Amino acid sequence: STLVKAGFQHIQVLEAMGRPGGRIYTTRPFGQNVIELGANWIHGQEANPLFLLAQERGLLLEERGSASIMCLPGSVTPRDYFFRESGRQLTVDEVEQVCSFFSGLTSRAFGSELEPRHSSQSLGGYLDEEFAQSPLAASEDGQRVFEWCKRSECTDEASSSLYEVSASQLGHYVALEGGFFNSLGPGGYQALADTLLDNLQPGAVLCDRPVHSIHWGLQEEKNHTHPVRVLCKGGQCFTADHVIVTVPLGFLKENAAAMFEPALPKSKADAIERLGFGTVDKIYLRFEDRFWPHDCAGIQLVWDAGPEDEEVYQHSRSEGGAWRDMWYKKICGFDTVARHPTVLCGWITGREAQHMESLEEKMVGEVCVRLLRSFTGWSVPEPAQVLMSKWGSELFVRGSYTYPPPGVDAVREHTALAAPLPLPCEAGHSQAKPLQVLFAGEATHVSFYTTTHGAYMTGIREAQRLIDLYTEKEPDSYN
Ligand SMILES: Cc1cc2nc3c(=O)[nH]c(=O)nc-3n(C[C@H](O)[C@H](O)[C@H](O)COP(=O)(O)OP(=O)(O)OC[C@H]3O[C@@H](n4cnc5c(N)ncnc54)[C@H](O)[C@@H]3O)c2cc1C
Repeated sequence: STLVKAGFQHIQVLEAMGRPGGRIYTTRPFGQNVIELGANWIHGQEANPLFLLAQERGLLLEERGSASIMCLPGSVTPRDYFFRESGRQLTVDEVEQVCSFFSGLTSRAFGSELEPRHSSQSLGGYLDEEFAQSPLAASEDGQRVFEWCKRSECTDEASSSLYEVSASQLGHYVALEGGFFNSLGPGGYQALADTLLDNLQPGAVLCDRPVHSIHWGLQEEKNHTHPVRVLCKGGQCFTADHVIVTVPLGFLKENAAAMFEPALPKSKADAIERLGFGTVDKIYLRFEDRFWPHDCAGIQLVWDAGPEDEEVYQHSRSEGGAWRDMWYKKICGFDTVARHPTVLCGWITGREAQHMESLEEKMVGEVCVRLLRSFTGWSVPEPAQVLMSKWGSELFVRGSYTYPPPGVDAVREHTALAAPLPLPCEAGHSQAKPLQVLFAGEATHVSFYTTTHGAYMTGIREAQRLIDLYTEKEPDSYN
């Protein structure tokens, strides 16, 4: 859209799936109201271009300020029901104290306020160390709720465990101010994605066109009029002056080595390997009738020994595949869903989520009902419908979003991933045409990775690089 507005012509979008949107995936399996299998909220309002776009196009829910459309950082509300494995419900006070303590600790990590001794620690390690010094750690309930908080935080980090996320590198992520999670109206997230296609020529987006390989650095003297050739799986071939690659980091991890000819430079291949890309899945359960109390916003599962207890986590790493039998322990809980009064949404992350994807939906539904019954003691009926996302097995994504593992210099790696080809040092040696292959997508943003607005801004960043090239404008920094 930015390129079209700047007068660029002959733009072709090649999308592997049968629909445009990628990790924005709005569906209507339970009637006319939308269910989001991918992105759900716009994170923050201040200086968030997607929030502004949604506002401009009238796509936000109208009841601004309503709790159903917006939630605040670290918000576990008094309307969340927390149950221990024994079936005992925890008091709001008990849960609140631990959750706000936890939220204070993560805020210090995200605010780059950690002490130097935490710099090489995992987020899990840092949190454990700090929590051990708190009086809240003296109570069994406190410890168990703290484990739940870590498990829940894995959904923000898309990681198998917080022991696999760097504590200090989170400080490079920037959370935008304003309503934290803003919801979209009846068209869901897809309506917002569609506005981005508005300016394109009919036929500019070709779906079901998986790109097989990208050949760059083609030389003019060998009769190549364009420096890049893109081959699709079906055999279709496109030549181009410039290609912007926006495939997810998960796809690159699996395919980059065979996808580029010549191969990607080492700095980029290293970035693909070093940055983390984990899975977050949702499990939607639709019931004929609501069985939970009217004021209940979510049913949270507090295990006696959950997968984010350090001992359980360390043991699961050494015991081989036994964690698979306990995959359901990674489900944080089941939240109620806006505009669906009889639907619950469960959240699960990491390798356990990937394992769940291999199971039948019916079986996953049965396990969820068993959990709900045993934790709450309520009479829980069988669900009428079960629907789960499968981001880990989705061939063209292979996960949900990016995170920084311990020991990784996240800024360096995001920057290396974003660098266009040929790299300046290579371009200097040969007479290669500049900006042949450019890279966008959430994983290429230094401070807004994981988000839709991050992905959007990287698209504009790369379009601007091309615009600057043809207007011979001195490039700004492209962050
Ligand atoms: C469960 C879940 C919940 C989320 N919740 C939120 C949220 O609430 N708020 C938020 O801001 N973000 C959220 N996100 C993250 C957000 O969805 C992503 O960061 C963002 O959509 C990524 O956009 P992208 O353009 O980088 O990648 P994608 O949207 O993944 O687009 C990449 C595209 O490349 C295509 N592709 C891959 N390989 C090929 C190939 N070989 N040839 C052609 N095309 C190919 C893919 O099919 C895909 O359409 C969530 C993500 C998930 C999975």
